[in-house]
Order: sequence, then structure tokens, then C-alpha cells
Amino acid sequence: MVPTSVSPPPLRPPQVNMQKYQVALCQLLVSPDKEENLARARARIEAAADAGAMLIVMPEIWSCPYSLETLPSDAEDIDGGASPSISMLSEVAAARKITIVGGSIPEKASGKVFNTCCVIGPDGHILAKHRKLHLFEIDIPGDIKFKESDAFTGGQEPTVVDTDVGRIGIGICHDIRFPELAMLYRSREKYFFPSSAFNMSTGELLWDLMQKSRAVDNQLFVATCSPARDPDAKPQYIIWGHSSLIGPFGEVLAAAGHEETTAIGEIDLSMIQSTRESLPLEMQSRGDLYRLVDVQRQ
Ligand SMILES: NC(=O)CCC(=O)C(=O)O
Repeated sequence: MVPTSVSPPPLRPPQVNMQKYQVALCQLLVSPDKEENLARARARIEAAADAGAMLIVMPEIWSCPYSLETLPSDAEDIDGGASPSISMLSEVAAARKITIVGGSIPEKASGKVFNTCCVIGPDGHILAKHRKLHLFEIDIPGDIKFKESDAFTGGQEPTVVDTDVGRIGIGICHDIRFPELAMLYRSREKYFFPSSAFNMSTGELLWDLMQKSRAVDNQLFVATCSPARDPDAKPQYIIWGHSSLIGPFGEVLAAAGHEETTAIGEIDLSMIQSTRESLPLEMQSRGDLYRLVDVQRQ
């Protein structure tokens, strides 16, 4: 039996330039026309920056439809510098001097396709690239069947990145279901930004619960951004929407419905410290009793 342990490599101390700032969740309506998606995204990011947001969070798969059939042909070569979507995000980040958690786009690399989030700093450079770790598989007879691994290969590395607006742990949608990932991020003292595209079958019951659980268990901010629900979408995968910003005490600081919109809320990093002082879960934690072990599954 092998104990599971979380032993991240040391990070440099966070260089946070802002303790309090506005974050914008750009809940975009996505169409099959990539140029149109990029133009809509640009306009929404620029408007949010003009309204004062210093951090923008984008949805999972915002540059093209979230369709297993077309994702591979919509994939872009980020490392090869042939990614119109990431170039657009870099340009806007540099022009407005903002940080962007770039949701995700399909990325092609080494003959594979990944579901990839780029984090872009205010100089327009890519600070980090996260490839979705947990691919979504679901089969509820008569309701929904979806197998993300038909289109994507899973990533191999959790991603923690230091930005001007704090140390951020990145997740993409289904990544939020795995509490160990948020625990690992919490152990590195940061907050958690999954970009998401939950569906109607699981979204109504679980989306709000998942975000609040990850925030409250770990006493950190959780910001999620979804595409808007497309009323004309094929029944295969209808997006739930409901992007939101949850505080370390479980407070809803911003929330969208299912329509195209930008939800803006305030992150005050001092709330992490004050929540942890008021409710010192870490000190109360009985780490001496919890030991996760790999068990042989039958
Ligand atoms: N795109 C996704 O990862 C969807 C995850 C989801 O809906 C879930 O229930 O988990």
C-alpha cells in the first residue's frame, strides 16, 4: 500500500501587487464561427477591463463549440505560436495591463489534443499553461453520454502560478470534482480558478455545491467561468452556465445566470487570512489520523 502524499516543489514567495481588486467572469456565448467568438471575447474582456477588472477569467472551450467531433480540427498550436485565440488574449492583456486566466481552448501538441488553459500576465506573456487533468466521462442512460477522452488527452501536472493579483491554482471544469487538487493548491496558499462548462444534468444539482465545497474546505476563493447556455445547442451537451465567485467563507461574491454576461466581483485577499484566523481549520485538522492509501480495487 502506497500512502498518497502532497509534496509540491517550493515556489518563490508570491509577488502580489494588489490585495483588493475586481475580477470579471466573462460568460460568453460560443458559436461555430471562431472569428466571431474571438471578436466577442475581445469586446467583453475590453469592457470588463474598462470597468476596472484587473483579473479576467474565461470559460472552458470558448473559441469553438464543445463538440467531441470538431474539437480536434479546432485545436491550435500554442507552443508553435499558431494560436489566434491565445494571441488575442495576449494582445488584450498587454494593451489593458491585466491578468487573464484564459479559460481553455483545444491545444494540439505532439500529435495529441489537450484541453488547455493559458494564464497571461499584464505584459502579454504566457505565465503558465494548464492541461485539464481529469477528463469528463459520463453515461446516464436516457439523459447524457459524453466521453471527453474521445477528443482529448489528459494533462499530467497541477498548475500553480504567481501573478500580479496573487498565487493562483488552475483547474478546468471536471478538475473541480477532485478535492485533492484544491487541497494541494491550498497547501501552496493560493486560490483556485476553474474554468468550466458543466452540463444541465449535473449542473443544477452540483455546480454550486462543488464550488462552495472547494472554497469552504480550503478557505480560499473559487472563481468559475462557464460559457453561456446556447438555446439552440444540440441536446448532446447543453451548458449549465452560472459562473460565480465564491469567498473563503462560502460567500457568493458574484454570480451569473445562464445567459451571456460578465459577472464582476471583488477579491480581497485579506479575507483568506481573516477567515483562517476566525475559523482555524488547519490548526484543528487531525492530520495524524488521516492517511489516504491506495487500495486495490476489485
Ligand atoms: N466539462 C466538464 O468537465 C463537465 C464536468 C461536469 O459537468 C461534471 O459533472 O463533472
